[in-house]
Formats: sequence, C-alpha cells, structure tokens
Amino acid sequence: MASDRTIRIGTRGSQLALAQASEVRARLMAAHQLPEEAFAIEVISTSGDRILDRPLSEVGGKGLFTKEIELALIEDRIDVAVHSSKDMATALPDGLEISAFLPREDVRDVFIGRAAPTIAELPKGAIVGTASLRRQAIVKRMRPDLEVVIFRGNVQTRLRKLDEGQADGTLLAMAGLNRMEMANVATEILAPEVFPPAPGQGAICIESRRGDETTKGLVAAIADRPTTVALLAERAFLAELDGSCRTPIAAHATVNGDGILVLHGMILKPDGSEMHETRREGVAEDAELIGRLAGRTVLEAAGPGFFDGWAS
Ligand SMILES: NCc1[nH]cc(CCC(=O)O)c1CC(=O)O
Repeated sequence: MASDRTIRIGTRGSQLALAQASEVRARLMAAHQLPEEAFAIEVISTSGDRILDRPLSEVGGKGLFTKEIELALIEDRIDVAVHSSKDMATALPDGLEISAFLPREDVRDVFIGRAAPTIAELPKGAIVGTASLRRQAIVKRMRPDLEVVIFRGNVQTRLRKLDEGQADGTLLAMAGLNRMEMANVATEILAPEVFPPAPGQGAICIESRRGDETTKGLVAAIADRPTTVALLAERAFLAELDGSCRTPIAAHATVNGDGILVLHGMILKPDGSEMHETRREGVAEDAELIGRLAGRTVLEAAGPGFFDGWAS
C-alpha cells in the first residue's frame, strides 16, 4: 500500500498532542504491519500554542489549534493531521475531510483541587482556573460563589499555575491525563450527567486531503464505529448551535449494545445563571439528525435573546 513512502503525521508539539500522534502511529503500525520508520511526526506550532494571555473565546475560538496544521495538509507538507476532536470547528477547510475518529478515551472532566479535593468542598469564594467557557459556566452553576480566572496553556502550564497558587483548583479532561499517564493528579472525577464534556472530548480525530485515497485507505483501518457515530451526533448538535468557543456548549453521546444512540446536550450562560439541556435517542443511522434536533430543542427552550449580550 503506502509502505513505499513515508507517512507524514502533523501534530502540535504539546506533550498531549505528541502522545496522541504516537498513538495514531502505533495503531497504523499494528494495523498494517509497518515499521516505525515508515512514519515521520512533524511538529507544527499553532496560534493556540502562541497566544496564551487571552481566553480562547476572544482569540477566535475553535480552529485556533488546527489552522496551521490544516494549512500544512493542504500544502502537502503532511499526509495526516492529528487533532483533539474537541478543538475542531464543525466546518472544515475546502479540500480536507475527517478520515477517522479513534476509539474514545475517558470522556469525563476532572477537578484538580488544592484548597479542597472536590468542587463541593471548596471554601466560599475560592478561585477556579480555566479557559473553557463550558467549564466556567457549569462550575458557576454548581457554585455561584466561586470565582473563575483564565488558565490558558497546555496541561503542564496549567498545573504549574495551580502549583504557583494562581487558583485553588482547575478542571481538565481525564482523557488527556490518561494519555500522559498523569491520571493521579485528579482529585475528583466528574460524572458526565452533571458535568457533561465538550462535544468530541476524548476522541482523537484524523484529517486528510480529499482525493488522497491511499491515505484514506490506510487510516480507515483504525477508525472506530461507535466513536464515529457519537461524534456525528455531538458535532451536529454543535453545528446546529453554530457553536464557537464563545458559547458554553456540552454534548455527550453514547451508543449502547443494541446500537441505540443516546445524546445529552446542554447550553448555558457563561455565568451559569441559565441552563437548558435535552436528552434524545434513536438508531445510530440517525446520529446527525438526532444531534440537529437536540440542538433545535435547546435553542427553542433558551429563546431568541439567549445568545445576546455576552456573546461578543
Ligand atoms: N483544550 C485543550 C484540550 N484539547 C483536548 C484536551 C483533552 C484531550 C481530549 O479531550 O481528547 C485538552 C486539554 C483539556 O481539556 O484538559
């Protein structure tokens, strides 16, 4: 197949991104009996890695961690781009397509507390560091007395800020901690029913060039069907809400043993003062429709003024 050429894998340079790129390489090696030498991991710096002093919602939101990698793909400097699905916008650049979602890691968020091990036990007025509007909104809904400060940067940077005392706790994805073998830093694992994850959380996404059938064939062997179905629903929910990083949106879909997809979707105001959620299920073939209808349900419940005022 493609064993006569080097397969160039494009990734960000953070420890988590490199772990994800290695996982993609290992899965491709196993699926096609290829040696490690058949691959080259190309590290690409993104605007999201460079702009660290502003919340994601202010610097352009989703796409910030993918743009430069997608450009490398378009310009044929890499063959596959590896992303965290939750960092991806719903619309892809012309000429690119998603060629696989890998089996999903743990979807849950975790709390890493210094002043207390759980959110409930934090002292009144304690400070939580996060750059995610979704995490901010849900944590404020649970504990309106808490203060939220911006925590940008990769996982290591955020943990360092916590150690420096810039906050009493922070929130991270279990998936990232697992991939870096750092799960032990979590002090509370948050149930997805009450603290639903970002759409796509925990799933690695592989993007390739439209028309590059060789790469697509190679990557198809490591795609995971239940993850793909869940992500179709979650991303359709996000698309219906026209979701950018400016809106706190959570979505979690699972496929049960009978092939039934269950989607839990939620939108909130950034201060947590208002929340609308819905649950919808159906056959896996209708994943996209289920996501769209769930999106419409929460939009209607929220009413026309919901996104006004704070969304700029
Ligand atoms: N926003 C950065 C980001 N993108 C994906 C993950 C975690 C890994 C994943 O969801 O697959 C993280 C770090 C975090 O939220 O803790």
